[in-house]
Amino acid sequence: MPCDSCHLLLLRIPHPSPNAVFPHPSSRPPSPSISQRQVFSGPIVTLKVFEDNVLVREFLEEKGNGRVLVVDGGGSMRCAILGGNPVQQAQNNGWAGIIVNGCIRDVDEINGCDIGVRALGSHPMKANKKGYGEKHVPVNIAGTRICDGEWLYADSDGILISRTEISV
Ligand SMILES: O=C([O-])CC(=O)C(=O)O
Ligand SMILES: [Mg+2]
Repeated sequence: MPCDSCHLLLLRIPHPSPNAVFPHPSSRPPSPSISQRQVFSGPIVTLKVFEDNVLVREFLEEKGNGRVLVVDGGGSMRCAILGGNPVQQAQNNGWAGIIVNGCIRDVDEINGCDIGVRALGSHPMKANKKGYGEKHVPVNIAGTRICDGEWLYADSDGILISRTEISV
């Protein structure tokens, strides 16, 4: 993982067991790896939602072109804003990865997908379907501001955000 760029913001990643549900997520970045792909990177698309996954699904129905969807779900641990169906679709549509500041479900299905997925934990309940949320807005996850169009690099050590593309 690169670490010498002056444009680098660092998300520090603790080492929880996979799929662990943390006591309180607000100060933690999404960290357990919940898919077989550990290493992924790409230009970022941001999305801010709260306990609603309509916009998440809408994005992942688009062609991914190697992008990474960063979903700030407000750290909610009360339902899952990403499930197996959209992850499968994202994989087929060429998304490189999905970061969720919140919970996912269908962990076994997601584990079978070849796309990077990180989340705070898992939850069995599905999210609301009202379609509320904001696309392409700056988000703040675990103290790191992340903007649409920045670049994300994830590997087993953690997640880096860069304002520009960096060579890896
Ligand atoms: O239905 C949902 O909202 C979540 C889900 O399980 C899926 O998309 O696979
Ligand atoms: Mg499902």
